[in-house]
Amino acid sequence: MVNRTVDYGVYLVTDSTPAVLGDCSLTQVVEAALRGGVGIVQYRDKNCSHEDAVTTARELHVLTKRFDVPLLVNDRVEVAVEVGCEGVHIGQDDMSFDAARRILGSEKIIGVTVSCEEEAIRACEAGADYLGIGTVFATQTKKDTKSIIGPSGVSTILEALKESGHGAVPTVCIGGINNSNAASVLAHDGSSRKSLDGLAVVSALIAAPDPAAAARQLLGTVLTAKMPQVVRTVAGTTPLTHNMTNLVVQNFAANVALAVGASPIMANYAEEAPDLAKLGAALVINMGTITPDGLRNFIQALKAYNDAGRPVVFDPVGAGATAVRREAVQTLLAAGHYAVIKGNSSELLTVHGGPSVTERQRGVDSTAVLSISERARLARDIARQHSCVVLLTGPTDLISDGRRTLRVDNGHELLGMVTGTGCSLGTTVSAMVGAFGEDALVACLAATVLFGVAAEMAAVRPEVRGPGTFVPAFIDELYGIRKATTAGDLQWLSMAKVQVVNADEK
Ligand SMILES: Cc1ncc(COP(=O)(O)OP(=O)(O)O)c(N)n1
Ligand SMILES: Cc1ncsc1CCOP(=O)(O)O
Repeated sequence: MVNRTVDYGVYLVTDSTPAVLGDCSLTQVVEAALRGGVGIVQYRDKNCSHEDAVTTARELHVLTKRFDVPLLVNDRVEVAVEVGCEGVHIGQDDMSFDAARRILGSEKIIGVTVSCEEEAIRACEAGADYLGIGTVFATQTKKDTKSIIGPSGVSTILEALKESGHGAVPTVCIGGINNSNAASVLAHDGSSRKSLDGLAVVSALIAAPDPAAAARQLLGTVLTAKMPQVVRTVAGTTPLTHNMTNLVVQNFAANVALAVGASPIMANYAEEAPDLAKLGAALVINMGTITPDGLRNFIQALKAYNDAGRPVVFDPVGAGATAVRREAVQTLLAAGHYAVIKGNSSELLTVHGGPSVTERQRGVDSTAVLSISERARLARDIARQHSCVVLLTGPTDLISDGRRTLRVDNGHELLGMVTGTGCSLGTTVSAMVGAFGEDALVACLAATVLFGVAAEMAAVRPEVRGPGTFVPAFIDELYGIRKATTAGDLQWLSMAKVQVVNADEK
């Protein structure tokens, strides 16, 4: 079993036949799909010689390594060995799992096709790294499919995996999936059934007129579908959120944490950090009311959480406003690693460094005027610079892990009229990242959309007449969404406005 984090969200399986690829270049199409956010690629060619397969796989491997994405080879274990790529995908009629594992060793990824419960459980028991469940819908791309299982067949297999204790094995489904049916394949009744980790597609990307745009759209659908899982995980595990935060927001942030199902502790004394990290907490470092003593405590706590491998959210409130804050930001960035850095444009311009930062920042409010594309690039660049997820807040929120960049257009202007909403979003992010460590980008997305949708719902309540009446309504809506989600009601999800963006676009 491999020990690497793989993003199975959008899984590209290649096809070099003219019927699917047309007269395009395979490497160019795969590169475009990678730019669109594909997280794993499988080279699948049923017809070419061993030599040609090795040549093409080598070309694809150069590309996938550039994007830090694994490349697998379909069926041909010997090609994978020669190329030294990250693994193989095998079907029920291909080389046995045990033989493939013996040849490849324990570090390589081996995925297995399954079309019924028995095959799925057997593959997990053998040690499959992930399962390709299908065929979901009849498809022109593969004509020799044994069974078309439909979304209900997928559900049956997922249920069986959970029941048999294999709920942690990643799963994708395959067969006839495209942008028009992806959401319905991923949607389920909201029960605690195991969720799919992603969708594997051939023609939806290889034959797309714009593979990058098609990949972005598919990724947006996959990420949106994962949000309820995050909300449910928080509700089901009550993660501890340790807040070293400012004087203004402590009570409000604690109430927001409780509303989303987390357990808040507001503790600014760093000696407590090792114990809290050991208890599985996530830490928020919020610079809102910075003092020399506070800074020392932040650094000590950051180290304790880094040592324990627990996530830290950095909220550099008012980062560029004063020389003291600018220096504190640099000190804190150099002191350790953050899972998430969250801030408005002005704050994140300071985090990023660069010219005229000070002129852009007044108090703790965002005064930086950047276009959406500039903000997307800023978030993406900081994410790469600090190997973290960046949440850049504003009327449109931007979220990036350096590879995938999203915009969220939920929220309401009343959020900006209440002090502490931004800081309590940081608290919520910490709860979500603490509970759903497998993908901090998805955790951040869930927190941001949850906030935005709850605000939209609260703002239209009849009793809400302004910021004062908005606050209790907002907390009630956060609580209501959590309760509805755990009960299987996902209506709020239809209000989510999430799009994957091209951060390279000028
Ligand atoms: C991710 C993924 N899932 C299933 C398959 C199908 O594999 P297989 O059953 O071996 O059929 P062929 O691809 O060999 O025609 C897959 N390739 N990828
Ligand atoms: C390889 C494979 N295995 C089951 S269906 C399939 C082909 C899927 O192709 P498409 O995504 O174009 O339907």
